Amino acid sequence: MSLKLLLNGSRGRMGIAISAIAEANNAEIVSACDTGDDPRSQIDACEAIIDFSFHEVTAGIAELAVEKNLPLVIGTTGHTSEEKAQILATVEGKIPVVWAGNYSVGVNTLNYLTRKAAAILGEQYEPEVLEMHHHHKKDAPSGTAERLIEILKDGYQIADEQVVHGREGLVGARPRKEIGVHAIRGGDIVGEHTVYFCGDGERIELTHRATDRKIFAQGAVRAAQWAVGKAAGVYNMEDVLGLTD
Ligand SMILES: NC(=O)C1=CN([C@@H]2O[C@H](COP(=O)(O)OP(=O)(O)OC[C@H]3O[C@@H](n4cnc5c(N)ncnc54)[C@H](OP(=O)(O)O)[C@@H]3O)[C@@H](O)[C@H]2O)C=CC1
Ligand SMILES: O=C(O)C1=N[C@H](C(=O)O)C[C@H](O)C1
Repeated sequence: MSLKLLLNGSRGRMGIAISAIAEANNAEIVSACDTGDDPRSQIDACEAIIDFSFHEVTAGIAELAVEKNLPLVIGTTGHTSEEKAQILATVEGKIPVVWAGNYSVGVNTLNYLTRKAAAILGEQYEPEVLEMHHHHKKDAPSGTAERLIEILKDGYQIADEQVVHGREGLVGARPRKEIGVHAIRGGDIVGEHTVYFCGDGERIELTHRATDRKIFAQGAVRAAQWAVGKAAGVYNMEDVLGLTD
């Protein structure tokens, strides 16, 4: 049976990618919404909501999902901490939500490998994160990089103020407890992420390169199908893929 979806952000790069793969992935876009559209107009015919739009928009979509008791997949990135808190307060304990900065199987495997590598390598190997995206991208660091930073902070017991975004000027020697984060923007790069573990005499680099947005689209539809019938809660794509150990 095909899953009936409300797709918010349907004319954007991700919306178009989701529409292209929907039918082959047992999903149907019943309601396609963009700026100015009323997401309520066909909501009663939908079984789940997928949001790939803009950070300011997600909180309202989350309210609608709760009101209609529908599972929600959040793909949008770039939320402020206030927006994140507002979305969480709206959905927690009410509906199943999958919320991930990256829905590809590859990046979620990178997340898993990063957690394992940090545990094996320990503090002798200094972590840095590099992300590269197309020139249209509005937020930095990427949602994917934010998740990688979370995993590294957890693994290395690093605090928020020890995460350094870019370096410039006389910054001094690198403290052992630090995560450097770097964002490149240009051209049509779909999305690339590298986690570096820099040691003394060797360096490990874990890289994911996206070459087609269908990987995010397929993952988001898979997440929506997974969320149907799940208990209320906020899940990520690692939960969907069973990569949580
Ligand atoms: N989690 C993941 O795996 C991935 C996440 N992303 C994230 O998804 C988001 C969208 O990316 P992308 O498709 O490239 O961006 P685009 O700019 O191409 O598309 C954004 C879409 O959102 C719509 N939109 C903007 N404001 C509203 C609004 N108020 N109500 C309804 N729709 C609105 C736009 O409509 P209009 O043009 O009419 O304004 C447009 O269709 C970004 O945050 C990006 O970082 C991207 C790829 C993968
Ligand atoms: O905006 C994009 O394009 C992408 N955004 C996501 C992110 O912020 O990590 C995922 C992917 O890298 C593409």
